[in-house]
Amino acid sequence: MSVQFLKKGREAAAMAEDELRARVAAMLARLRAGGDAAALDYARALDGWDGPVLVTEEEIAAAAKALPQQVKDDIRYAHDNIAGFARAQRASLSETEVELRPGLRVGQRLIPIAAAGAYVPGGRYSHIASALMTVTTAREAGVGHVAAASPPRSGEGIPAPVLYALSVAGADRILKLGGVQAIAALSFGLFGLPRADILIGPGNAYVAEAKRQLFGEVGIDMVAGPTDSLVIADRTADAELVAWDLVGQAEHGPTSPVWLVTDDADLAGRVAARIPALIATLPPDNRAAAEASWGERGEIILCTNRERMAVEADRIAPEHLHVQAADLDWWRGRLSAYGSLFLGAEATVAFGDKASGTNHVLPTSGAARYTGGLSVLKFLKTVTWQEVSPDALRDLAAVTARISRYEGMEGHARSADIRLERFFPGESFRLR
Ligand SMILES: NC(=O)c1ccc[n+]([C@@H]2O[C@H](COP(=O)([O-])OP(=O)(O)OC[C@H]3O[C@@H](n4cnc5c(N)ncnc54)[C@H](O)[C@@H]3O)[C@@H](O)[C@H]2O)c1
Ligand SMILES: [Zn+2]
Repeated sequence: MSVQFLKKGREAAAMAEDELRARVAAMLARLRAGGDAAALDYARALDGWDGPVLVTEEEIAAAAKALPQQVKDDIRYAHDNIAGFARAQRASLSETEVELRPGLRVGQRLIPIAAAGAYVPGGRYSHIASALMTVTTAREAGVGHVAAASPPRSGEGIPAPVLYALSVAGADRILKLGGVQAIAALSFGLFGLPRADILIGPGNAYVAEAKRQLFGEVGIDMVAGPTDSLVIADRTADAELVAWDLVGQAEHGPTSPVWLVTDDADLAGRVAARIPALIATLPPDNRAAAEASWGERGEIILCTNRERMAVEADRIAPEHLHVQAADLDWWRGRLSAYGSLFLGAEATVAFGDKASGTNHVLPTSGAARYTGGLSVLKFLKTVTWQEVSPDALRDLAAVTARISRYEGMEGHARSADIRLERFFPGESFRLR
């Protein structure tokens, strides 16, 4: 019976996936053909938004005026940390050049992408942090034009804290648009925007699918799945802190896994016993999300020693990894698959989510096996160049001509031959 049920569940999921793909493809086609007018139609139909789409200077000023000073100071604090870290990352990267052989110089340049489009999700929460993480990082990388889009709330527009965060981060243009129409506006260059060369930022299934379908035509940061978190704790850990850290990240919802990896059965028992009581103290919606996450995706993994714990963590490759154990230096050196690492009982994943400066756009669903998260690197093209002086030409052209002929590529060989004729007239070379 359970197998039957599972199979039905999978079929339903596959059907929903097909429907989502088809719906987003149809919307993108209509938006590509219909431009601004089609985007306005979708804004009206899906978000009940009938007003202008481009945010004005006056609206930004009004948002700043309406917000309490504490809110603005807090947004500044988070922004300055994110900008400070991104700037240090940028400074750690350098261009390079090397003379591989006399007269053969090759190099690498770091060129910022010309235009980026950041999506800031709407919905139940006001995603201040997402606004900062995407736009600030693009700015610090040196991206020429940074546009942002976020869904308008009916009758209100973009929430004031999000608007303020986008302006502090330095967005050049802000669109009151959500979902597929926002992604289309950014990548097709609707409403007078330059076409984005890269799309960044989280969003719901429609947003993620639109980015996925446009990938190739435009760059994207990543295909993000539900957020996930893993806590490593040994007998030195504080069960109450560990329990809150698991509950806090379970709040993301029923599809978000949380794991506790420990070598202390007693600690595992105390954490497991404490979690339901903590969840019960949350507001109703958050409680429902955390209950579903912990109930369906919560896992405690008991290991025999710290090396086994590290192996488990590397196997899972979580988005967020928090170590509450002795000898933090050992852990930092040993762990190798995670999006962002939080070391010690004083740290917590929420710090990185909101304000400590590292990026919160991170690899999910095990993608930390092969990539890190959003950083200035995503906005920098590592491009190469070369210059060849006559000293290098004799060997380089002859080798190139011969390799081209081994491969059967006569045209390539001739473009090398002609250089030897031009720059060394009258000399003979072995070219095949
Ligand atoms: N991973 C992260 O870092 C992170 C951070 C914050 C938020 N998120 C994600 O952002 C998402 C927020 O979701 P949301 O939906 O509240 O906001 P959203 O901004 O992602 O999507 C809202 C838009 O969806 C579109 N939409 C809604 N129903 C539609 C339909 N039937 N057909 C076509 N388009 C439709 C509308 O245009 C609307 O503007 C969540 O999935 C959350 O997990 C992720
Ligand atoms: Zn979180």
